[in-house]
Amino acid sequence: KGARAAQAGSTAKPPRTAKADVLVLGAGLSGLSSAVTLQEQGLDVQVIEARERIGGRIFTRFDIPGLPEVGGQSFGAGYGRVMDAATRMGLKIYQYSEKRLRTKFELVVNGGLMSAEEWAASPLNTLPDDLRKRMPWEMSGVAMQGRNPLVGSDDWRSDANSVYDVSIHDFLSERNVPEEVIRLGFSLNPYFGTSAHDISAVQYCFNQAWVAGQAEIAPHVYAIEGGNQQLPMRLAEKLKRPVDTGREVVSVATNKDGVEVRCQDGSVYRADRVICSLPYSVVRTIRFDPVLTGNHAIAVATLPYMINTVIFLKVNRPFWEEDGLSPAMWTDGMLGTVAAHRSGPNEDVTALVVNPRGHRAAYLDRLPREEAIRRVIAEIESIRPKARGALECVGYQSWNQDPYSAGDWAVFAPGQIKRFAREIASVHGRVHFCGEHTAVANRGMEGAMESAERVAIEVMTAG
Ligand SMILES: Cc1cc2nc3c(=O)[nH]c(=O)nc-3n(C[C@H](O)[C@H](O)[C@H](O)COP(=O)(O)OP(=O)(O)OC[C@H]3O[C@@H](n4cnc5c(N)ncnc54)[C@H](O)[C@@H]3O)c2cc1C
Repeated sequence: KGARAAQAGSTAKPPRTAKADVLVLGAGLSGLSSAVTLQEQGLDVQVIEARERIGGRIFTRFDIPGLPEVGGQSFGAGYGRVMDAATRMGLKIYQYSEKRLRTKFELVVNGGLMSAEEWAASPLNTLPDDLRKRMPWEMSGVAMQGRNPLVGSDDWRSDANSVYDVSIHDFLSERNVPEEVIRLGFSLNPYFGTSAHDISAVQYCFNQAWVAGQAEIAPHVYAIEGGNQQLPMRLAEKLKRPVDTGREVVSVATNKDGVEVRCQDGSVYRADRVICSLPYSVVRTIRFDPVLTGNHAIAVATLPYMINTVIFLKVNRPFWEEDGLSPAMWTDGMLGTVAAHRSGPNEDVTALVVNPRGHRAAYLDRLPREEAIRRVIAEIESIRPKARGALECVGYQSWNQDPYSAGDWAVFAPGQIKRFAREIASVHGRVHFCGEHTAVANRGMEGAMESAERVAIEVMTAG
Protein backbone atom coordinates (compact mmCIF):
# COMPACT_ATOMS: atom_id res chain seq x y z
CA LYS A 1 0.00 0.00 0.00
CA GLY A 2 2.82 2.38 0.94
CA ALA A 3 4.60 1.79 -2.36
CA ARG A 4 1.43 2.38 -4.34
CA ALA A 5 0.71 5.61 -2.47
CA ALA A 6 4.28 6.77 -3.05
CA GLN A 7 4.08 5.99 -6.80
CA ALA A 8 0.78 7.82 -7.02
CA GLY A 9 2.38 10.82 -5.37
CA SER A 10 -0.66 10.95 -3.14
CA THR A 11 -0.77 13.86 -0.76
CA ALA A 12 -2.45 12.33 2.29
CA LYS A 13 -5.88 13.87 1.59
CA PRO A 14 -8.53 13.07 4.18
CA PRO A 15 -10.75 10.10 3.30
CA ARG A 16 -14.07 10.97 1.60
CA THR A 17 -17.56 9.61 1.68
CA ALA A 18 -19.74 10.30 -1.35
CA LYS A 19 -22.79 9.00 -3.19
CA ALA A 20 -23.69 9.20 -6.89
CA ASP A 21 -25.95 7.48 -9.42
CA VAL A 22 -22.96 5.98 -11.16
CA LEU A 23 -19.43 5.61 -9.91
CA VAL A 24 -16.71 5.20 -12.54
CA LEU A 25 -13.46 3.59 -11.42
CA GLY A 26 -10.49 4.98 -13.36
CA ALA A 27 -9.93 8.28 -15.19
CA GLY A 28 -8.43 6.89 -18.38
CA LEU A 29 -10.03 7.38 -21.79
CA SER A 30 -12.69 4.67 -21.41
CA GLY A 31 -13.79 5.64 -17.88
CA LEU A 32 -13.99 9.37 -18.67
CA SER A 33 -15.72 8.90 -21.98
CA SER A 34 -18.43 6.70 -20.42
CA ALA A 35 -18.80 9.22 -17.54
CA VAL A 36 -19.35 12.15 -19.93
CA THR A 37 -21.91 10.16 -21.94
CA LEU A 38 -23.86 9.19 -18.84
CA GLN A 39 -23.78 12.75 -17.50
CA GLU A 40 -25.18 13.94 -20.85
CA GLN A 41 -28.04 11.49 -20.24
CA GLY A 42 -28.83 13.20 -16.94
CA LEU A 43 -27.10 10.86 -14.51
CA ASP A 44 -25.05 12.05 -11.56
CA VAL A 45 -21.58 10.57 -12.10
CA GLN A 46 -18.48 10.47 -9.89
CA VAL A 47 -15.13 9.32 -11.30
CA ILE A 48 -12.43 8.13 -8.91
CA GLU A 49 -8.79 7.69 -9.87
CA ALA A 50 -5.77 6.25 -8.04
CA ARG A 51 -3.16 8.46 -9.66
CA GLU A 52 -2.91 12.22 -9.20
CA ARG A 53 -2.76 12.39 -13.01
CA ILE A 54 -5.74 12.11 -15.39
CA GLY A 55 -5.35 9.98 -18.52
CA GLY A 56 -4.09 6.54 -17.47
CA ARG A 57 -2.22 4.98 -20.36
CA ILE A 58 -2.40 8.23 -22.32
CA PHE A 59 0.47 10.15 -20.80
CA THR A 60 2.10 13.18 -22.44
CA ARG A 61 5.33 14.42 -20.89
CA PHE A 62 4.38 18.10 -20.94
CA ASP A 63 7.66 18.80 -19.09
CA ILE A 64 9.96 17.42 -21.84
CA PRO A 65 10.61 19.53 -24.97
CA GLY A 66 8.69 18.13 -27.94
CA LEU A 67 5.99 16.73 -25.62
CA PRO A 68 6.77 13.04 -26.14
CA GLU A 69 4.05 10.49 -25.50
CA VAL A 70 4.87 7.85 -22.88
CA GLY A 71 1.66 5.93 -23.62
CA GLY A 72 -0.90 6.16 -26.46
CA GLN A 73 1.12 7.65 -29.34
CA SER A 74 -0.87 8.01 -32.49
CA PHE A 75 -3.99 6.89 -34.31
CA GLY A 76 -5.16 5.77 -37.71
CA ALA A 77 -7.79 7.16 -40.03
CA GLY A 78 -10.43 4.80 -38.62
CA TYR A 79 -10.31 6.24 -35.09
CA GLY A 80 -13.73 7.86 -35.58
CA ARG A 81 -14.64 8.02 -31.90
CA VAL A 82 -11.29 9.47 -30.84
CA MET A 83 -11.37 12.06 -33.64
CA ASP A 84 -14.96 13.00 -32.90
CA ALA A 85 -14.33 13.36 -29.16
CA ALA A 86 -11.17 15.42 -29.77
CA THR A 87 -13.05 17.75 -32.12
CA ARG A 88 -15.95 18.10 -29.69
CA MET A 89 -13.46 18.97 -26.93
CA GLY A 90 -12.01 21.75 -29.11
CA LEU A 91 -8.74 19.94 -29.79
CA LYS A 92 -6.87 19.92 -33.08
CA ILE A 93 -5.72 16.76 -34.80
CA TYR A 94 -2.60 16.80 -36.95
CA GLN A 95 -1.09 14.32 -39.34
CA TYR A 96 2.34 12.89 -38.50
CA SER A 97 4.80 13.86 -41.18
CA GLU A 98 6.58 11.33 -43.33
CA LYS A 99 9.85 12.50 -41.82
CA ARG A 100 8.69 11.72 -38.32
CA LEU A 101 7.47 8.25 -39.22
CA ARG A 102 10.17 7.09 -41.55
CA THR A 103 13.39 7.29 -39.62
CA LYS A 104 15.48 4.49 -41.02
CA PHE A 105 16.49 1.80 -38.50
CA GLU A 106 20.13 0.75 -38.22
CA LEU A 107 20.42 -2.98 -37.56
CA VAL A 108 22.23 -4.12 -34.41
CA VAL A 109 22.90 -7.86 -34.04
CA ASN A 110 24.96 -9.37 -31.26
CA GLY A 111 25.87 -5.92 -29.97
CA GLY A 112 27.28 -4.73 -33.31
CA LEU A 113 26.03 -2.55 -36.17
CA MET A 114 25.45 -4.18 -39.55
CA SER A 115 24.60 -2.65 -42.89
CA ALA A 116 21.95 -4.34 -45.06
CA GLU A 117 24.73 -5.79 -47.24
CA GLU A 118 26.64 -7.10 -44.23
CA TRP A 119 23.47 -8.67 -42.87
CA ALA A 120 22.75 -10.41 -46.17
CA ALA A 121 26.22 -11.98 -46.09
CA SER A 122 26.52 -12.57 -42.35
CA PRO A 123 26.82 -16.06 -40.81
CA LEU A 124 24.47 -14.71 -38.10
CA ASN A 125 21.77 -14.49 -40.76
CA THR A 126 20.18 -17.93 -40.90
CA LEU A 127 17.13 -16.91 -42.93
CA PRO A 128 16.28 -18.99 -46.02
CA ASP A 129 17.99 -17.85 -49.21
CA ASP A 130 15.00 -15.97 -50.61
CA LEU A 131 14.74 -13.88 -47.42
CA ARG A 132 18.41 -13.23 -46.62
CA LYS A 133 18.27 -9.71 -48.00
CA ARG A 134 15.20 -8.78 -45.94
CA MET A 135 15.66 -7.07 -42.59
CA PRO A 136 14.66 -8.73 -39.28
CA TRP A 137 11.93 -6.17 -38.53
CA GLU A 138 10.19 -7.13 -41.77
CA MET A 139 9.76 -10.75 -40.69
CA SER A 140 6.41 -10.43 -38.88
CA GLY A 141 4.89 -8.94 -42.05
CA VAL A 142 6.57 -11.57 -44.24
CA ALA A 143 5.24 -14.38 -42.03
CA MET A 144 1.66 -13.09 -41.95
CA GLN A 145 1.47 -12.22 -45.65
CA GLY A 146 -1.47 -14.05 -47.21
CA ARG A 147 -2.00 -16.20 -44.13
CA ASN A 148 -4.59 -14.20 -42.16
CA PRO A 149 -7.87 -16.13 -42.13
CA LEU A 150 -9.91 -13.27 -40.60
CA VAL A 151 -12.31 -11.49 -42.92
CA GLY A 152 -12.74 -8.35 -40.81
CA SER A 153 -11.46 -7.06 -37.50
CA ASP A 154 -14.59 -8.01 -35.55
CA ASP A 155 -14.83 -11.74 -36.29
CA TRP A 156 -11.81 -12.76 -34.20
CA ARG A 157 -14.07 -14.10 -31.44
CA SER A 158 -16.22 -16.25 -33.72
CA ASP A 159 -16.49 -20.03 -33.31
CA ALA A 160 -15.26 -20.48 -36.86
CA ASN A 161 -11.95 -18.80 -36.01
CA SER A 162 -11.37 -20.56 -32.69
CA VAL A 163 -9.33 -23.24 -34.48
CA TYR A 164 -6.62 -20.60 -34.98
CA ASP A 165 -6.49 -19.85 -31.24
CA VAL A 166 -3.09 -21.54 -30.91
CA SER A 167 0.30 -19.87 -30.44
CA ILE A 168 1.46 -17.70 -33.32
CA HIS A 169 4.48 -20.01 -33.42
CA ASP A 170 2.39 -23.14 -34.00
CA PHE A 171 0.06 -21.37 -36.43
CA LEU A 172 2.98 -20.26 -38.62
CA SER A 173 5.03 -23.39 -38.17
CA GLU A 174 2.10 -25.50 -39.39
CA ARG A 175 2.07 -23.27 -42.47
CA ASN A 176 5.76 -23.97 -43.13
CA VAL A 177 7.09 -20.61 -42.00
CA PRO A 178 10.77 -21.17 -41.02
CA GLU A 179 11.73 -21.03 -37.33
CA GLU A 180 14.13 -18.13 -37.84
CA VAL A 181 11.44 -16.02 -39.50
CA ILE A 182 9.17 -16.67 -36.50
CA ARG A 183 11.92 -15.93 -33.98
CA LEU A 184 12.97 -12.64 -35.59
CA GLY A 185 9.40 -11.55 -36.21
CA PHE A 186 7.66 -12.52 -32.99
CA SER A 187 10.13 -13.33 -30.20
CA LEU A 188 12.76 -10.59 -30.23
CA ASN A 189 10.87 -7.30 -30.13
CA PRO A 190 7.33 -8.63 -29.81
CA TYR A 191 4.34 -6.38 -30.18
CA PHE A 192 2.32 -8.92 -28.19
CA GLY A 193 3.43 -11.29 -25.43
CA THR A 194 7.01 -12.23 -24.63
CA SER A 195 7.65 -14.73 -27.43
CA ALA A 196 5.92 -16.46 -30.33
CA HIS A 197 4.92 -19.23 -27.94
CA ASP A 198 2.77 -17.39 -25.43
CA ILE A 199 0.49 -15.40 -27.71
CA SER A 200 -2.59 -16.42 -29.67
CA ALA A 201 -2.34 -16.32 -33.47
CA VAL A 202 -5.84 -14.83 -33.47
CA GLN A 203 -4.49 -11.83 -31.54
CA TYR A 204 -2.01 -11.09 -34.32
CA CYS A 205 -4.61 -11.78 -37.03
CA PHE A 206 -7.10 -9.42 -35.38
CA ASN A 207 -4.48 -6.70 -35.14
CA GLN A 208 -3.33 -7.16 -38.72
CA ALA A 209 -6.90 -7.05 -40.06
CA TRP A 210 -7.62 -3.96 -37.98
CA VAL A 211 -4.47 -2.10 -39.05
CA ALA A 212 -5.23 -2.96 -42.69
CA GLY A 213 -8.76 -1.60 -42.27
CA GLN A 214 -7.38 1.67 -40.90
CA ALA A 215 -4.95 2.02 -43.81
CA GLU A 216 -7.74 1.37 -46.33
CA ILE A 217 -9.59 4.46 -45.06
CA ALA A 218 -6.43 6.58 -45.44
CA PRO A 219 -2.76 5.65 -45.12
CA HIS A 220 -2.00 8.34 -42.54
CA VAL A 221 -1.24 8.53 -38.83
CA TYR A 222 -2.54 11.25 -36.54
CA ALA A 223 -2.09 12.71 -33.05
CA ILE A 224 -3.53 15.57 -31.00
CA GLU A 225 -1.76 18.93 -31.19
CA GLY A 226 -0.17 19.76 -27.85
CA GLY A 227 -0.32 16.15 -26.59
CA ASN A 228 -2.80 13.27 -26.62
CA GLN A 229 -3.34 13.49 -22.87
CA GLN A 230 -5.34 16.64 -23.45
CA LEU A 231 -8.25 14.49 -24.63
CA PRO A 232 -8.84 12.73 -21.29
CA MET A 233 -8.06 16.00 -19.48
CA ARG A 234 -10.73 17.89 -21.46
CA LEU A 235 -13.25 15.09 -20.90
CA ALA A 236 -12.58 15.33 -17.16
CA GLU A 237 -13.20 19.09 -17.29
CA LYS A 238 -16.70 18.41 -18.69
CA LEU A 239 -17.75 16.56 -15.55
CA LYS A 240 -19.88 18.42 -13.02
CA ARG A 241 -18.23 16.52 -10.20
CA PRO A 242 -14.44 16.84 -10.39
CA VAL A 243 -12.55 13.57 -10.75
CA ASP A 244 -11.50 12.44 -7.29
CA THR A 245 -7.78 11.71 -7.75
CA GLY A 246 -5.40 9.90 -5.40
CA ARG A 247 -8.11 7.37 -4.46
CA GLU A 248 -7.01 3.79 -4.97
CA VAL A 249 -9.92 1.36 -5.10
CA VAL A 250 -9.38 -1.80 -3.05
CA SER A 251 -12.86 -3.36 -2.82
CA VAL A 252 -16.23 -3.40 -4.57
CA ALA A 253 -19.18 -4.82 -2.62
CA THR A 254 -22.75 -5.11 -3.90
CA ASN A 255 -25.77 -5.33 -1.61
CA LYS A 256 -29.51 -4.88 -2.11
CA ASP A 257 -29.25 -1.06 -1.94
CA GLY A 258 -26.41 -0.62 -4.42
CA VAL A 259 -22.64 -0.84 -4.63
CA GLU A 260 -20.09 0.24 -2.05
CA VAL A 261 -16.54 0.99 -3.20
CA ARG A 262 -13.74 1.33 -0.68
CA CYS A 263 -10.35 2.91 -1.22
CA GLN A 264 -6.98 2.24 0.29
CA ASP A 265 -7.14 5.56 2.22
CA GLY A 266 -10.48 4.68 3.88
CA SER A 267 -12.72 6.64 1.46
CA VAL A 268 -16.13 5.05 0.87
CA TYR A 269 -18.30 5.70 -2.21
CA ARG A 270 -21.82 4.43 -2.82
CA ALA A 271 -23.74 4.27 -6.08
CA ASP A 272 -26.58 2.48 -7.86
CA ARG A 273 -24.17 1.22 -10.49
CA VAL A 274 -20.41 1.03 -10.91
CA ILE A 275 -18.33 1.07 -14.08
CA CYS A 276 -14.92 -0.50 -13.63
CA SER A 277 -12.49 0.70 -16.32
CA LEU A 278 -9.30 -0.56 -14.68
CA PRO A 279 -7.03 -2.98 -16.54
CA TYR A 280 -7.56 -6.59 -15.42
CA SER A 281 -3.92 -6.68 -14.33
CA VAL A 282 -5.13 -4.36 -11.54
CA VAL A 283 -8.70 -5.64 -11.13
CA ARG A 284 -7.29 -9.00 -10.06
CA THR A 285 -5.91 -7.35 -6.91
CA ILE A 286 -9.29 -5.87 -5.95
CA ARG A 287 -11.72 -7.65 -3.60
CA PHE A 288 -15.18 -8.29 -5.07
CA ASP A 289 -18.15 -9.23 -2.94
CA PRO A 290 -19.84 -11.32 -4.25
CA VAL A 291 -16.83 -12.78 -6.03
CA LEU A 292 -16.57 -12.79 -9.83
CA THR A 293 -17.52 -16.11 -11.38
CA GLY A 294 -17.15 -18.33 -14.44
CA ASN A 295 -15.15 -17.34 -17.48
CA HIS A 296 -15.24 -13.69 -16.49
CA ALA A 297 -13.35 -14.54 -13.28
CA ILE A 298 -10.83 -16.54 -15.32
CA ALA A 299 -10.33 -13.58 -17.66
CA VAL A 300 -9.73 -11.20 -14.76
CA ALA A 301 -7.30 -13.61 -13.09
CA THR A 302 -5.28 -14.64 -16.13
CA LEU A 303 -5.42 -12.13 -19.02
CA PRO A 304 -1.75 -11.32 -19.71
CA TYR A 305 -0.49 -7.75 -20.09
CA MET A 306 2.37 -6.67 -22.29
CA ILE A 307 5.67 -5.92 -20.56
CA ASN A 308 6.80 -2.67 -22.09
CA THR A 309 9.15 0.11 -21.01
CA VAL A 310 9.62 3.54 -22.55
CA ILE A 311 12.87 5.38 -21.83
CA PHE A 312 13.52 8.95 -23.03
CA LEU A 313 17.12 9.96 -23.55
CA LYS A 314 17.80 13.64 -24.16
CA VAL A 315 20.40 14.11 -26.86
CA ASN A 316 22.94 16.80 -26.04
CA ARG A 317 24.93 16.35 -29.25
CA PRO A 318 23.75 14.96 -32.64
CA PHE A 319 26.24 12.07 -32.52
CA TRP A 320 24.70 10.49 -35.64
CA GLU A 321 26.07 13.37 -37.69
CA GLU A 322 29.53 12.26 -36.53
CA ASP A 323 29.16 8.56 -37.39
CA GLY A 324 26.96 9.20 -40.43
CA LEU A 325 24.26 6.72 -39.43
CA SER A 326 20.60 7.01 -38.52
CA PRO A 327 19.93 7.66 -34.82
CA ALA A 328 17.21 4.97 -34.81
CA MET A 329 18.08 1.29 -34.25
CA TRP A 330 16.46 -2.13 -34.22
CA THR A 331 18.45 -4.38 -31.90
CA ASP A 332 18.27 -8.02 -30.91
CA GLY A 333 19.46 -7.07 -27.41
CA MET A 334 18.38 -5.38 -24.20
CA LEU A 335 17.50 -2.04 -25.86
CA GLY A 336 14.75 -3.43 -28.09
CA THR A 337 14.09 -0.64 -30.56
CA VAL A 338 15.52 2.87 -30.36
CA ALA A 339 13.39 5.48 -32.11
CA ALA A 340 14.28 9.07 -32.88
CA HIS A 341 11.85 11.58 -31.38
CA ARG A 342 11.45 14.60 -33.59
CA SER A 343 10.14 17.95 -32.47
CA GLY A 344 10.21 21.64 -33.26
CA PRO A 345 9.50 23.39 -36.58
CA ASN A 346 12.34 21.54 -38.38
CA GLU A 347 11.49 18.24 -36.74
CA ASP A 348 15.01 17.86 -35.42
CA VAL A 349 15.80 14.77 -33.39
CA THR A 350 15.76 15.92 -29.77
CA ALA A 351 15.49 12.62 -27.94
CA LEU A 352 15.98 8.91 -28.39
CA VAL A 353 13.10 6.71 -27.27
CA VAL A 354 14.33 3.32 -26.12
CA ASN A 355 11.55 0.73 -26.12
CA PRO A 356 12.42 -2.72 -24.77
CA ARG A 357 9.47 -5.14 -24.85
CA GLY A 358 8.77 -8.60 -23.49
CA HIS A 359 11.68 -10.42 -21.81
CA ARG A 360 14.06 -7.53 -22.40
CA ALA A 361 11.81 -5.09 -20.56
CA ALA A 362 11.35 -7.66 -17.77
CA TYR A 363 15.13 -7.97 -17.48
CA LEU A 364 15.54 -4.21 -16.99
CA ASP A 365 12.67 -4.25 -14.48
CA ARG A 366 14.72 -6.56 -12.27
CA LEU A 367 17.57 -4.04 -11.98
CA PRO A 368 17.58 -1.04 -9.66
CA ARG A 369 16.45 1.95 -11.76
CA GLU A 370 19.83 3.77 -11.70
CA GLU A 371 21.59 0.61 -12.84
CA ALA A 372 19.04 0.02 -15.62
CA ILE A 373 19.61 3.57 -16.92
CA ARG A 374 23.38 3.17 -16.68
CA ARG A 375 23.26 -0.08 -18.68
CA VAL A 376 20.97 1.33 -21.37
CA ILE A 377 23.23 4.34 -21.97
CA ALA A 378 26.37 2.17 -21.79
CA GLU A 379 24.89 -0.22 -24.36
CA ILE A 380 24.15 2.63 -26.81
CA GLU A 381 27.65 4.05 -26.26
CA SER A 382 29.17 0.64 -26.93
CA ILE A 383 27.23 0.30 -30.21
CA ARG A 384 27.70 3.94 -31.18
CA PRO A 385 31.03 5.21 -29.66
CA LYS A 386 30.30 8.74 -30.92
CA ALA A 387 27.34 8.85 -28.53
CA ARG A 388 29.66 8.88 -25.51
CA GLY A 389 28.63 11.62 -23.10
CA ALA A 390 25.79 12.80 -25.38
CA LEU A 391 22.85 11.07 -23.65
CA GLU A 392 20.93 11.85 -20.51
CA CYS A 393 17.88 9.99 -19.20
CA VAL A 394 14.93 12.38 -18.77
CA GLY A 395 12.07 9.88 -18.47
CA TYR A 396 11.70 6.20 -17.62
CA GLN A 397 8.31 4.50 -17.59
CA SER A 398 8.12 0.80 -16.89
CA TRP A 399 4.41 0.16 -17.51
CA ASN A 400 4.88 -3.23 -15.92
CA GLN A 401 6.17 -1.79 -12.64
CA ASP A 402 3.48 0.87 -12.53
CA PRO A 403 0.94 -0.36 -9.94
CA TYR A 404 -1.99 1.27 -11.78
CA SER A 405 -1.43 -0.41 -15.11
CA ALA A 406 0.71 -3.44 -14.12
CA GLY A 407 1.58 -3.91 -17.78
CA ASP A 408 0.84 -2.20 -21.04
CA TRP A 409 -1.94 -3.40 -23.35
CA ALA A 410 -3.89 -6.61 -22.77
CA VAL A 411 -2.98 -9.65 -24.87
CA PHE A 412 -4.55 -13.08 -25.28
CA ALA A 413 -2.59 -16.28 -24.65
CA PRO A 414 -3.29 -19.32 -26.84
CA GLY A 415 -6.74 -20.76 -26.05
CA GLN A 416 -7.94 -17.69 -24.12
CA ILE A 417 -9.94 -16.16 -26.95
CA LYS A 418 -11.98 -19.30 -27.35
CA ARG A 419 -12.32 -19.69 -23.60
CA PHE A 420 -13.39 -16.23 -22.45
CA ALA A 421 -13.19 -13.43 -25.05
CA ARG A 422 -16.98 -13.25 -25.39
CA GLU A 423 -17.46 -13.08 -21.62
CA ILE A 424 -14.62 -10.69 -20.86
CA ALA A 425 -16.98 -7.84 -19.97
CA SER A 426 -19.85 -9.78 -18.36
CA VAL A 427 -22.04 -7.63 -16.14
CA HIS A 428 -21.53 -8.55 -12.47
CA GLY A 429 -24.85 -7.57 -10.87
CA ARG A 430 -24.60 -3.78 -10.65
CA VAL A 431 -20.98 -3.67 -11.73
CA HIS A 432 -20.09 -3.10 -15.40
CA PHE A 433 -16.69 -3.37 -17.10
CA CYS A 434 -15.03 -1.34 -19.84
CA GLY A 435 -11.52 -0.56 -21.03
CA GLU A 436 -9.39 -1.33 -24.07
CA HIS A 437 -9.21 -5.01 -23.06
CA THR A 438 -12.98 -5.37 -23.57
CA ALA A 439 -13.16 -3.87 -27.08
CA VAL A 440 -14.58 -5.96 -29.91
CA ALA A 441 -13.81 -4.25 -33.21
CA ASN A 442 -10.97 -1.89 -32.32
CA ARG A 443 -7.78 -1.70 -30.32
CA GLY A 444 -5.87 0.89 -28.26
CA MET A 445 -7.44 4.30 -27.76
CA GLU A 446 -10.27 3.64 -30.22
CA GLY A 447 -10.92 0.33 -28.43
CA ALA A 448 -11.14 2.21 -25.12
CA MET A 449 -13.71 4.61 -26.66
CA GLU A 450 -15.68 1.76 -28.23
CA SER A 451 -15.90 0.02 -24.86
CA ALA A 452 -17.06 3.27 -23.21
CA GLU A 453 -19.93 3.53 -25.67
CA ARG A 454 -20.97 -0.08 -25.03
CA VAL A 455 -20.83 0.25 -21.25
CA ALA A 456 -22.77 3.54 -21.21
CA ILE A 457 -25.59 1.89 -23.18
CA GLU A 458 -25.44 -1.07 -20.79
CA VAL A 459 -25.88 1.19 -17.75
CA MET A 460 -28.63 3.31 -19.35
CA THR A 461 -30.64 0.26 -20.29
CA ALA A 462 -30.13 -1.62 -17.01
CA GLY A 463 -33.31 -2.17 -15.06
C1 LIG B 1 3.55 2.69 -24.42
C2 LIG B 1 2.15 2.70 -24.96
C3 LIG B 1 1.94 3.00 -26.29
C4 LIG B 1 0.65 2.99 -26.81
N1 LIG B 1 0.47 3.37 -28.10
C5 LIG B 1 -0.78 3.45 -28.61
C6 LIG B 1 -1.01 3.98 -29.89
O1 LIG B 1 -0.09 4.42 -30.59
N2 LIG B 1 -2.29 4.00 -30.34
C7 LIG B 1 -3.35 3.56 -29.59
O2 LIG B 1 -4.49 3.61 -30.05
N3 LIG B 1 -3.15 3.11 -28.35
C8 LIG B 1 -1.91 3.04 -27.84
N4 LIG B 1 -1.71 2.61 -26.56
C9 LIG B 1 -2.85 2.06 -25.82
C10 LIG B 1 -3.79 3.13 -25.25
O3 LIG B 1 -3.02 4.11 -24.61
C11 LIG B 1 -4.73 2.43 -24.28
O4 LIG B 1 -5.38 1.37 -24.94
C12 LIG B 1 -5.82 3.32 -23.70
O5 LIG B 1 -5.30 4.55 -23.28
C13 LIG B 1 -6.45 2.56 -22.53
O6 LIG B 1 -7.48 3.31 -21.93
P1 LIG B 1 -8.35 2.65 -20.78
O7 LIG B 1 -9.33 3.65 -20.34
O8 LIG B 1 -8.84 1.33 -21.22
O9 LIG B 1 -7.31 2.30 -19.60
P2 LIG B 1 -6.41 3.26 -18.70
O10 LIG B 1 -5.96 4.43 -19.46
O11 LIG B 1 -5.35 2.39 -18.11
O12 LIG B 1 -7.41 3.75 -17.55
C14 LIG B 1 -7.58 3.08 -16.34
C15 LIG B 1 -7.45 4.07 -15.20
O13 LIG B 1 -7.67 3.38 -13.97
C16 LIG B 1 -6.77 3.90 -12.99
N5 LIG B 1 -6.58 2.93 -11.93
C17 LIG B 1 -5.82 1.80 -11.94
N6 LIG B 1 -5.93 1.15 -10.77
C18 LIG B 1 -6.79 1.85 -10.00
C19 LIG B 1 -7.33 1.66 -8.70
N7 LIG B 1 -7.00 0.60 -7.93
N8 LIG B 1 -8.21 2.58 -8.23
C20 LIG B 1 -8.58 3.65 -8.98
N9 LIG B 1 -8.09 3.89 -10.21
C21 LIG B 1 -7.21 2.99 -10.73
C22 LIG B 1 -5.51 4.15 -13.78
O14 LIG B 1 -4.65 5.03 -13.12
C23 LIG B 1 -6.06 4.69 -15.09
O15 LIG B 1 -6.18 6.09 -15.07
C24 LIG B 1 -0.45 2.64 -26.00
C25 LIG B 1 -0.24 2.37 -24.65
C26 LIG B 1 1.02 2.41 -24.12
C27 LIG B 1 1.20 2.17 -22.64
